[in-house]
This record gives sequence, structure tokens and C-alpha cells, in this order.
Amino acid sequence: MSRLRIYEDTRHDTPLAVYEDHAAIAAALNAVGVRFEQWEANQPIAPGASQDEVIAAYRQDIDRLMRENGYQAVDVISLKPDHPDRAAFRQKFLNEHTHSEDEVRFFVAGAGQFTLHLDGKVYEVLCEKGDLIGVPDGTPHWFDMSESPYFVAIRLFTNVEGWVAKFTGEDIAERFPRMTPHTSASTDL
Ligand SMILES: CSCCC(=O)/C(O)=C/O
Ligand SMILES: [Fe+2]
Ligand code: NI
Repeated sequence: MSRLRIYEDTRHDTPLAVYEDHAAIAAALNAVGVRFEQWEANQPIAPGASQDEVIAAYRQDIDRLMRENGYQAVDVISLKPDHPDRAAFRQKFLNEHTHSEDEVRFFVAGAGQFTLHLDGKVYEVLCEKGDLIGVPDGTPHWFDMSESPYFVAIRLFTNVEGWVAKFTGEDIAERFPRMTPHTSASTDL
């Protein structure tokens, strides 16, 4: 189940609000300029699938996003808990950073947790299969896949070079909850 928890950025212990309903999550995120939508993700793709398999399975959705939004490049992160480099992958996104383009991610299997730092608040978004999130350029954020990653996310870029991040040097991410390993791994492929 997808979930949004909103915190004051100075108080990591008690959320101001928690939403588990897709429409409520979308409304709260849309209100601060963040895209959040439910897309069909019913192709038989499991974490660990290759980038080529995932792109072939979701070619129509990718083409639609590229056409409508002018994205220039696409790649895939597909990880399961036994990946030998899972700790390094996790570390790459764990600290607060920004991008000079919107961060658009379509989860086609499993789950991952984005945390956005906006206007004095922290928006922790647990994204699951079928969720499409679009974080505006320049928004400080971080991403956690837990110590036991289990997800496939399609990433769209306007920059032909793909993923480029600017780290803020702030340690705020260390004070907020990390993702707990997803519990429905065997049921929500
Ligand atoms: C869920 S896609 C991997 C994370 C990523 O690309 C990013 O920029 C996280 O902030
Ligand atoms: Fe990012
Ligand atoms: Ni779930």
C-alpha cells in the first residue's frame, strides 16, 4: 500500500499527517507541485528483470511519457534483495540532493521510499507498483530502497546524460525514518 507521511522538518518523530489513500496522497502532493498518479503496471516483470525486458514490456507507457513531456532518455533500476551491490546502490541516493530536471519515476514492481524537503516540511512517500511520481527540479529529496531492495522503477530524463545529482551537504536525511523492507514482496509483483 502506498503511503504519505508529512512532518515538520524539525520534528522527525511525529508525523503531522498520514495518508494511505491514493487520491488523498495525490491531492496532498499536487498541492505542493509534486506529480503523483496511478498507472497500469500489469506486465509480468519482477525485480531483477533486465533493463531491456522492462523497457520492452512498458514501451507504450515510456513512449507516451516521452512524447507528452519531452523526455530524452530512459533507464531502469531493477533490484532484488540478493543483489551483490545493493548496499552501494542504496547509499547512492540516501543523502539529500537535487536535480536540474524533474525526477520522474514509474514503479512497475515492488516499492521504494522518496522523501521530499519542501517549504519547511518533509514529505515521505512510499511508492509502490503502479505509482508514478514527478518531483520538480530543484526539490531537495532523498530515496531509500531499504537494506533489502525489491523494486523495478523506470526513470525518465530530459538530460540525455541521464542521472545527475547535486548533493546539498545537509544531514537531514539521517534524522528521518529510513524505509523498512517491504513486506508484500511475494504478492505484489
Ligand atoms: C527510484 S529510482 C532511483 C532513485 C533516483 O533516481 C533518485 O534520483 C533518487 O533521488
Ligand atoms: Fe533524486
Ligand atoms: Ni504493499
